[in-house]
Amino acid sequence: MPLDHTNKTAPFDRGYKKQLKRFSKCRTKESDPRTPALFHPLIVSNPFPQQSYRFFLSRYNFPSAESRTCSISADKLSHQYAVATQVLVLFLVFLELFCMISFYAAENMSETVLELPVLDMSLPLEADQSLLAPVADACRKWGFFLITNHGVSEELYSKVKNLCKQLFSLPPDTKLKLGPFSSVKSYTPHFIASPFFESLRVSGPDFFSSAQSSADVLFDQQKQEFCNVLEEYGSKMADLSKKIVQIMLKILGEGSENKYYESDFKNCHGYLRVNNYSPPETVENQEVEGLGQHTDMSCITIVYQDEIGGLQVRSQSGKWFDISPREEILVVNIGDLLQAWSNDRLRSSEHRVMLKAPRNRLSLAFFWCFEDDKAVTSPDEVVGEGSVKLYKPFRAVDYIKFRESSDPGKFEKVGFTVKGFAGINQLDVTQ
Ligand SMILES: O=C(O)CCC(=O)C(=O)O
Ligand SMILES: [Fe+2]
Repeated sequence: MPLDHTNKTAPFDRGYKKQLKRFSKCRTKESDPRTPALFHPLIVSNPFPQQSYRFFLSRYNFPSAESRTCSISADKLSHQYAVATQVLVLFLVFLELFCMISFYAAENMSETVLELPVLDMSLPLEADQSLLAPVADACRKWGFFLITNHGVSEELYSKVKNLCKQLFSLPPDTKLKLGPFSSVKSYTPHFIASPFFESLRVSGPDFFSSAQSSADVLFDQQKQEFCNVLEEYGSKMADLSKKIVQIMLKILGEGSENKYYESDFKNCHGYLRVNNYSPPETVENQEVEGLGQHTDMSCITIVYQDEIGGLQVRSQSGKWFDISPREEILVVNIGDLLQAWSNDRLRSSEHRVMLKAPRNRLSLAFFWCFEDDKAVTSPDEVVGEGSVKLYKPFRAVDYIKFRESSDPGKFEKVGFTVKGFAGINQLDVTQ
């Protein structure tokens, strides 16, 4: 139906032409208060009814054809605007679709790699607290962050890696002399944690003698070098761990490092696990799990992964993200004991290792733990006013036993977490 207020016989007027020009210029920006007509639900949901043009015209101060005499046909005019609006609406719909598709594609491609903050370990502990803000966020959200300037030289890494390569290339029978049925028990063979995973444990505080008890069984030569190198690496990791724990305490509250380090963390001890992953050839067609989903039982863990990569962390919503290897950078993650001690203010998140290439992968995981007898309980001040304690007090060693009592190596067993062990069921408390 044509607009009902036009005078089709009136002569064309110059002022009117100007108004038209103004009208056509003023429809570009969303911020322009006049523009929303294009986005107006009335037009978008019902784009072409005549009433909309009336609204459209009045909104742009288009003089009413009743009050102006003009020769232009309002019918024609409304038809032109109908077509223009139709084209614009279609264009906007396509633009939106295009944006949605590219956003979705970009999200799915980039979402698998996680960018974590990097903490410079050469900074003094007293450094500005604001420098810790990104690390604090990452500890709450991911339970993972990265460190640089950690004081371990490339030279030491290349020595450790060479010795470990030699160790894992020994015949299975030799390595099994240190296996679960031996007296030393430092070697975990294939098919315990996964068919593609084996590891050797070297425990502190005397890393030299722990390395020696394995080296005596494994090597004829190089015993001394093996013990020296692993002792050096173990002590460097222990020093780093002490500093990282102090930083974690600082994150929980300025001054907490002075308040709680001596009382709760000074007897912590560490052990190193050298992990070797040997993927099957079929890995080229389909990636395989090198180490299943698990949380660490430690307070903190420091991980070196070689250039192959494959370490992944699980988000709170259950999505897996890659933590890519970077030169001279180590990965730090919060373990279950610190999660419980901090009353969940620091997160111990599930992680795993996925093998994607047919190449051996080597990693060094250093676990820093409470002493066995430590009663793990979160101080009131750390829990914070207005929050409730989420864990019953427990002995560190009892949690370790609880985890080890699961089928050997079943890291992924659901429910075998510190929450399952000592978590207070808040429903029970409130009932
Ligand atoms: O191999 C890695 O990168 C991580 C190993 C790990 O998570 C562990 O040993 O607990
Ligand atoms: Fe782990």
